[in-house]
Amino acid sequence: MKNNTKFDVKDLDLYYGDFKALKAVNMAINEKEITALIGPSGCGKSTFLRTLNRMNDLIEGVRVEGSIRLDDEDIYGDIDVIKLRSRVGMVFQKPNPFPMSIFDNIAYGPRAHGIKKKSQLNEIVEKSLRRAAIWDEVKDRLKRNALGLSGGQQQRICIARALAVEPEVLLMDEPTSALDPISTLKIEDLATELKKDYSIIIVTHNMQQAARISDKTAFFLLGELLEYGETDKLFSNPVNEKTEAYITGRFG
Ligand SMILES: Nc1ncnc2c1ncn2[C@@H]1O[C@H](COP(=O)(O)OP(=O)(O)OP(=O)(O)O)[C@@H](O)[C@H]1O
Repeated sequence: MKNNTKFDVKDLDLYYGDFKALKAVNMAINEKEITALIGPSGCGKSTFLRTLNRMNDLIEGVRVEGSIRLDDEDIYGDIDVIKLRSRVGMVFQKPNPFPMSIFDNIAYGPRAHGIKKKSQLNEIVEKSLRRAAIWDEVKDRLKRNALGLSGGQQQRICIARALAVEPEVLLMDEPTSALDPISTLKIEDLATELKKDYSIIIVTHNMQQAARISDKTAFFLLGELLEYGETDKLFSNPVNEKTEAYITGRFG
């Protein structure tokens, strides 16, 4: 394993009952980079993303074969899944703040991990909101319900909530598909800023977005990883003709 590899995925198969949704995926994902997962609807992008923090465990009938190492640990071995999910945070397509105050949203994870001291929580909340580039917009209304914010603000609250437990990786499943263009750019700028400290893996249907922000791109088709490499190269000079057809909008 190269020393900047965050995830090392080997011969990964995933079944939903009898249906094989991921087929022999091999992929080394670098730390402190943005890796984009692209491909037509139903090709397995979200399924793959969820294997990285074992969110698929929550779905009945799922079976995983092969291995995924996070740093040097097999995450399908005998590990603490709760700890894994605090190391590997997740942000979803639809902003999903909890129906509680902005402060309580961000303090939720740290409190669940046993942090009770008000001064410490204050510090974590401020730091997380600053990192998610939303502190200035909400610092005067931390006690208000997070559901009163705009969609773009709610998504940054969700990113702050994920950051509050000090993860190493952020998984983002189409984080901007429900947002307007300006909010989308804010999240893209934020992701670019965050990659200095975190490894980011993002599912996107937006090819321009993948080209704009990612270092590496993975093209999935029918459960297979068809092509994976430097984003600039994959978009300018793809090896596989199906990749080319997809990125030039000829299918999907
Ligand atoms: N919970 C589930 N049970 C059974 N099959 C599932 C389940 N979730 C996904 N699948 C199937 O697995 C395949 C991959 O789905 P997945 O959602 O990972 O694709 P995707 O590339 O993320 O699609 P989209 O871009 O539409 O979100 C699809 O054929 C889908 O129908």
